[in-house]
Amino acid sequence: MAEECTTIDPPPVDLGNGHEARCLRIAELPPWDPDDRVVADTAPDRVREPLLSVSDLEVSYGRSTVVRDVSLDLARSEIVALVGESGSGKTTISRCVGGLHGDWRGRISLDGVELAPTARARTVEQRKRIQYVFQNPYQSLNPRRTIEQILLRPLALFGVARGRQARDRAAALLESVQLGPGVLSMRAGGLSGGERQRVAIARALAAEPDLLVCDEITSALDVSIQASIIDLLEGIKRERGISMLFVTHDLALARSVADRMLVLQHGRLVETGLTAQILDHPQGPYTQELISHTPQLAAAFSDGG
Ligand SMILES: Nc1ncnc2c1ncn2[C@@H]1O[C@H](COP(=O)(O)OP(=O)(O)OP(=O)(O)O)[C@@H](O)[C@H]1O
Repeated sequence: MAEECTTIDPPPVDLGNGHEARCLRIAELPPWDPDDRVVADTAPDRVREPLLSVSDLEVSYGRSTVVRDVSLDLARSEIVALVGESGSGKTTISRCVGGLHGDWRGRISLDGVELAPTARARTVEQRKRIQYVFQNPYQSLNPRRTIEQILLRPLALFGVARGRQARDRAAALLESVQLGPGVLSMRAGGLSGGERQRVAIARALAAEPDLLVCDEITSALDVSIQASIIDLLEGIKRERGISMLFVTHDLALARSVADRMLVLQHGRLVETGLTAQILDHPQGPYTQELISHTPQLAAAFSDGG
């Protein structure tokens, strides 16, 4: 579960690694009404022959239902941002797609083939095709393992390469995330946050996936590092044609990476469409409220943008 915020404009959360995460929780809005849902006609919700298709997803923790009625498609080579305030259900949806949370109802399919709820119950090929990059690289990488060990594991597990070939492949993966071969022998614990997140991305790419699920992958990093990670993702999409489900509460970030955007409020999709269309012409009050909390976007919007 991501850091929880319970107040309006909450203080930053200490991630315990010298960095802080900021969450956004906006003021109370009226209850969701299905008629309020806005689908921009510039981009249909459902695409023909989607890579990933989620239908009628519903997730509860105990008696509390936190995701309802969520349906979405993701095309090949498409980056779709899932945005919404803290607690709106972004991480929960992404964990269901990644098979990290198995207690859900609905249907998730990859290339039309229905997936089992948990990664463990999915085939190796299905696991290989969906890779997850976590928010906090200080937690997602074992600090005692060398980077070579970290990268060789998925290469072997998913049958991508072995032996000498695998070591060459590990060096090439590091190069693709702009880290030199000298990093291979270092332990994850000796790397900076930005370097660790590059290694985490390289580990995900080692599986040669079709879909990367990126859960707030820059929010534990310094602002100066965030831009370089985003450049990296754009390069990956361009060169490898990998699709991404990009979870973020940062609309400015969504604008710079995503083709399409899905806006989540209290576990329901309330506005969907092309990113630029939504950010320049938000229709729903919730999206307008979210934008007004993003200074880089709010100025353009209030100017009539
Ligand atoms: N393991 C859990 N047990 C109980 N409740 C949970 C659990 N994980 C998430 N929740 C609750 O589900 C709701 C959605 O949480 P989720 O982390 O998916 O939201 P989010 O939009 O990703 O938030 P954030 O931006 O803070 O990461 C929240 O109310 C959260 O408190």
